[in-house]
Amino acid sequence: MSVAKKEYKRVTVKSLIEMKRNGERISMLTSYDFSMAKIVDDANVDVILVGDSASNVMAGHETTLPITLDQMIYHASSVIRAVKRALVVVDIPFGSYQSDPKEALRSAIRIMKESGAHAVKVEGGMEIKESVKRILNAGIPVMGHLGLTPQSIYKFGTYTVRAKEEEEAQKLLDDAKLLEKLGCFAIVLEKIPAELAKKVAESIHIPVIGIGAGNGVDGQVLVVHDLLGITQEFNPRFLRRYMNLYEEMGNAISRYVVDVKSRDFPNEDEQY
Ligand SMILES: Nc1nc(=O)c2c([nH]1)NC[C@@H]1CN(c3ccc(C(=O)N[C@@H](CCC(=O)O)C(=O)O)cc3)CN21
Ligand SMILES: CC(C)C(=O)C(=O)O
Ligand SMILES: [Mg+2]
Repeated sequence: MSVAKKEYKRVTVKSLIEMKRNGERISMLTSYDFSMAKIVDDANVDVILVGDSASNVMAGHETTLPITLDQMIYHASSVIRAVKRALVVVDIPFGSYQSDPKEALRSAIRIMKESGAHAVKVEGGMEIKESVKRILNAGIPVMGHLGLTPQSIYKFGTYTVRAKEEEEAQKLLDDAKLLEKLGCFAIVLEKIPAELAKKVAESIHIPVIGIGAGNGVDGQVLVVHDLLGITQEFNPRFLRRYMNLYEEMGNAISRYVVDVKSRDFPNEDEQY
């Protein structure tokens, strides 16, 4: 008996640029492990980000700064084993690319070689120009990330909206154009005014993926645990919650506890 096999056409950096040209919006979500990545990929999400937000969501740290390159590679290789269709992008963690371009390239190569990921993401513009160049020269696709860049949280002290002033807005636009010129295949814009994000998206030919950047960009990204309502304390205005999984999972687990205590579980069919 033959089982109908689902046909997958893999998402590539080229197909994302084509999607922008055709006006088709790009969907992107995070994943940090095999089981979640399988669900996300099977639901036809175009891009899966192995975000350094794993530092918060998986490890319980307050910021993204503590997560290590080895830990990112562990998450990324778990995700890669589940994915058949999506493009998998991995955040290079804090401290693994800022020192110098050679360190940046070494880190990017380790991610590609040891996890099997398809691309890397780095935070910043002008400041990391030489590192981005190096990584691109090795044939590794790079996604940029501007606006609210969580790896530099201590420079700002808060997670407030970025680039509200004209000077900052101009620098962000210049950085976006620079990243495009260097050869990045896409850029994430985080928590900036919608009007500015739209202007950036219209000024460059590579896709702009927003998080808290309004509806005038080429795609959207969220942390999957936020949209499923697994995280509870994270409540920025840009988040749309589709479920309250924290509550639903809690209810299921409570029922299990009750069944064990009452000796209802396991029953005669659930034993050997
Ligand atoms: N669960 C989770 N989701 C994320 O989107 C995420 C992480 N973790 N960790 C890494 C970064 C940090 N990001 C953040 C963090 C805070 C806000 C934010 O808007 N925080 C406050 C407002 C703070 C302020 O205005 O001073 C909020 O409204 O919740 C946005 C993005 C996005 N990333
Ligand atoms: C929020 C997205 C863009 C990110 O960088 C992450 O999840 O680490
Ligand atoms: Mg990140």
